[in-house]
Amino acid sequence: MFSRQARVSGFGANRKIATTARGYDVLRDPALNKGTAFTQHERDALELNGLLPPVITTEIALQLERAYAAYQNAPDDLSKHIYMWRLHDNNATLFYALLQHHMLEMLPVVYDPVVGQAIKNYSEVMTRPRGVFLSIDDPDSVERKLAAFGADADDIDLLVASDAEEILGIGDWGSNGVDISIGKLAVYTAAAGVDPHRVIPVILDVGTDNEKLLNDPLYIGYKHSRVRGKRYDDFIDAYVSAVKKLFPKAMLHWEDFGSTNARRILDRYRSVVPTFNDDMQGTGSIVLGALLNAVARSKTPWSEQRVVVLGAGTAGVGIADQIRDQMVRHGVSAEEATRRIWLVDLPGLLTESMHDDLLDFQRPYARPDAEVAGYTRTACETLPAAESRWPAMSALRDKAAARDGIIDLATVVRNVHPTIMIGTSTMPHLFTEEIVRDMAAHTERPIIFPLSNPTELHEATPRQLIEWTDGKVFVATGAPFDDVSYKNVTYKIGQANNAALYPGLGFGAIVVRAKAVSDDMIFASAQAVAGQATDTTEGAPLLPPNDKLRETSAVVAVQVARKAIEQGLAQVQPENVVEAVREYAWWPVYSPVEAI
Ligand SMILES: NC(=O)C1=CN([C@@H]2O[C@H](COP(=O)(O)OP(=O)(O)OC[C@H]3O[C@@H](n4cnc5c(N)ncnc54)[C@H](O)[C@@H]3O)[C@@H](O)[C@H]2O)C=CC1
Ligand SMILES: CC(=O)C(=O)O
Ligand SMILES: [Mg+2]
Repeated sequence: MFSRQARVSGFGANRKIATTARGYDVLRDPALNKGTAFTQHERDALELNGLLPPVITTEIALQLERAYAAYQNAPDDLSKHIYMWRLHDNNATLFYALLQHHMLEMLPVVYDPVVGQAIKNYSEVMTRPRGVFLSIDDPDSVERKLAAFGADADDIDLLVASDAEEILGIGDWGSNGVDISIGKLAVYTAAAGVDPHRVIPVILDVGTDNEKLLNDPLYIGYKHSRVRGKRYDDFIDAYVSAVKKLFPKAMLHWEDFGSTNARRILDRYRSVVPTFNDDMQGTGSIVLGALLNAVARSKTPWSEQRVVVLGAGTAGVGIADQIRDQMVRHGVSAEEATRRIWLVDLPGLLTESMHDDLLDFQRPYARPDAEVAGYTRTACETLPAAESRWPAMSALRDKAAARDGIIDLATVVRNVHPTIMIGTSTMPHLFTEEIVRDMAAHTERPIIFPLSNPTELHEATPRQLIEWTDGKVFVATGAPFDDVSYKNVTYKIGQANNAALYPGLGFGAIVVRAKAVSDDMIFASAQAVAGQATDTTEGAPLLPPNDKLRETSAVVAVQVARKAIEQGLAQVQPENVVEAVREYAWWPVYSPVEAI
């Protein structure tokens, strides 16, 4: 976002900035600053002579070299993350140019998994506030605070908001979670070309149940437990209403909400504003994209797939829903498709006897009790109530523990013989050697996706899965992993992280000003991403590599925009969609700055 002293006109090569700022006010605005790249004409007009070294570096390549050397000097990943955001606060164009030049290396540092470390340490690493902090303690101020961002109605394309109840798989991080909104937006720009000056990161501070933060004098958020119920709903309503009023063209992206709120919020607003939930729909779609390729290569048709999902929260059930819909597209009835999916959570396999205590979106998948009557039950410990992040699932587990135990993952795999196994449990190592070998014994090409972020929470590593299945597995992961060499084959690991999909999905919707983000637009995004990983040789990845994110996202955006037009959801209908996507995309190149 530019300071109020600047105005931008035109797009792409025709983009120009006019500003009333002079001297240090220009250099201190990261959206205006070009450092040594200001031309002599600009230096004269903007009164910069003497404030910059005399050498003029019109080639950004030299600045990139300097910045990359400094990046490499940072001693560890968190320091590199901090370096990058300091660079951003100094010169946003250079930040994005550097990120784009070193996408494979830097994406994990700016975003997942290192953003998780930054969030845990936010109170110490915070440098300069970026984004809007809204508080449930002051709901009447929501509109005023969003307006303080200083943007006009037409200036904003996109807002990413989080209440930070379930950041990645690391739980409740209160207002520290602002960094996930910021990180997700950086990926929108680097991966798809969303203009970084037309977006707002938002943290919705509704309190935190994280004891560490509540007892930390340096914590930057409100120190009370999470507010729930009507006050929470009214606060979300105030946020959506204020955005609709202030930025009527903007799309709303929801990130890392707890499972009890994520789907409710989406259901409530998806017909009211253009919006989507990334953890549910973005994840469901990137996983479906990887599955489209894995299932085709496995030669087992969709109608015969049996799917076990471990971790039946926002992401897990979002994925299950996409798989169910895909089976329906292949001629399976909705009822039968649902029966081909088994959800396993803290209380073990979810069954109908748990019905009243399940979350409403889990219920359709609960197994009939008669079907599992003969399954072995495993004794389990009750969970310490105060520590639980998942009260409904913990209560069910405690009930089972007090009775005859749970039907655990190993038992489900032994009885069901799944062909696909997905991990969204936030708990590492749960795909054990025994479970994976058992699965591989009953299916020719097992498909196993451990997806829990950050890296250390993955249910298994790709190397383990490849070794335990003797190279038969099709694997995709949530975080980036190195290639695995096994028996003369190099396995490249596709990253099924929603970052490979949501930027294109969102950008496509923005370009045509879609009134809504429909299920068909989301399916179009899955197909578009899958269509870009066509290599079927052994070891080839199921998804396109992240160093091609910009190209991948452009294709996704085009397909999404076309689907929106076809469905009558587009408020702007360009004749040439490819051209429209290309023209609206922002690139990290310096625009001329005029003094006014
Ligand atoms: N690869 C990707 O693009 C994405 C990955 N994820 C990852 O998936 C994980 C889950 O995220 P959300 O669904 O948003 O969280 P969530 O809190 O909605 O769901 C987590 C679920 O796992 C269950 N669970 C916890 N411990 C378990 C255990 N020992 N066994 C079985 N189930 C257990 C919880 O009860 C809960 O239902 C996180 O690690 C997150 O980083 C989430 C979104 C996108
Ligand atoms: C990638 C992502 O959105 C998550 O792990 O929550
Ligand atoms: Mg997320």
